[in-house]
Amino acid sequence: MFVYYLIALVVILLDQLTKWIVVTQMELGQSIPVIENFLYWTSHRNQGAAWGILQGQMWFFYLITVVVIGFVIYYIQQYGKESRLAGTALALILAGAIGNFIDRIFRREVVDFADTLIFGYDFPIFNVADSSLVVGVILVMLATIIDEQRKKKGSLE
Ligand SMILES: CCC[C@@H]1OC(=O)[C@@H](C)C[C@H](C)CCCCC(=O)CCC[C@@H](CC)/C=C/C=C(\COC)CC[C@@H](O)[C@@H](O)C[C@H](O)CNC1=O
Repeated sequence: MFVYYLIALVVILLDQLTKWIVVTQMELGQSIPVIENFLYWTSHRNQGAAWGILQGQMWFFYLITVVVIGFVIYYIQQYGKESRLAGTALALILAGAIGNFIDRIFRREVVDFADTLIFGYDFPIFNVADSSLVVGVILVMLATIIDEQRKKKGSLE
């Protein structure tokens, strides 16, 4: 069980380290090509959620984030033992939520830097915490599907 909180801690440290580098080593708006026409490291800030929705609604974000963290910890305790995939997925969501929560509390905005052109030209700039959230959500869906299949197979046997 403890291993999931360790995973979350490592992702949070990576998230905060990358954000610290962006804040201390780059000017706002500065963009460094990592892979030309594909991936740029751009210093960006967002006072909202994905796609900049709900700009400045910090109390709403605090509320949602605390609820997300509460649910995730509850489900890690519930399913962490029986499913490593579910536990890891939940740990990634926990890390992402906490990573952006730290920014929202101390900076009152979220630091973003991952600027890609693969998803079409207007894909918003994101950060390690967002990626961890998105991967975690996808893995939770995967773990649920696998669990359903296992239950179905079990009931047929
Ligand atoms: C990823 C959730 C966003 C993250 O939610 C959080 O913090 C959680 C813990 C708290 C939110 C207040 C609640 C979730 C709102 C739901 C939401 O937003 C719909 C998400 C759809 C998702 C499909 C799964 C798309 C993905 C998009 C992006 C991520 O691409 C990898 C672009 C990220 C850029 O707009 C970047 O500027 C965002 C900035 O970093 C602040 N980040 C947040 O608000």
